[in-house]
Amino acid sequence: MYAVRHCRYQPDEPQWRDHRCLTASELPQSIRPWLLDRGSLTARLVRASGGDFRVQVLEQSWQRPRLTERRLLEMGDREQGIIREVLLICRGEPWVYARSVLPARSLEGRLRHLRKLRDSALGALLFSDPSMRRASYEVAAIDGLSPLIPADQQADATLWGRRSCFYLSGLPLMVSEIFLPAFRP
Ligand SMILES: C=C(O[C@@H]1C=C(C(=O)O)C=C[C@H]1O)C(=O)O
Repeated sequence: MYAVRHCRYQPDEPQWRDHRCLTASELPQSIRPWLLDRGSLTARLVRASGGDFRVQVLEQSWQRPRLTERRLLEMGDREQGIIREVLLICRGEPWVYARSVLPARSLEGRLRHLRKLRDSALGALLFSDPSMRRASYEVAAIDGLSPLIPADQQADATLWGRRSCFYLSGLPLMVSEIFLPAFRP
């Protein structure tokens, strides 16, 4: 892992950079308001799609998160968590691919119910929790043909993504979101 201009990245991952490290010209104006919005993306997509919104769960299973995810969540190299991958479908089109990492140690006590989350939106639970705190965003320009993106969503284009950690009663989890080619707010 390298420290570059106080931002961290790894060769085998997108170059996630703290958004404060990017100049205004580096972040397209069209996507900037969406990438840096501190509110619930779910709620904003519901509004933008006139309520024609649903969560399509692609995968939800216990796995060892990627190295940069473990580092961001301060997880040990052998620690596991629930990896949840979904498509956020608006007006019948996949606008966002989201990957969330819920460390095992965060899924105890009152957050235990997150283990059973199915096609209800994670955001609704996060933003309804009065203890919720959100760290700053890292953003990345991602190759649309990257294997990080589900095969049927890949495209020969540069896609913008963001990720951030949430803390509920101090317990961490992280959410990363990539805006797909069909994204047309
Ligand atoms: C964090 C949020 O939750 C959204 C819903 C997700 C899910 O249901 O898995 C994942 C990422 C988010 O886009 C949000 O609404 O901002």
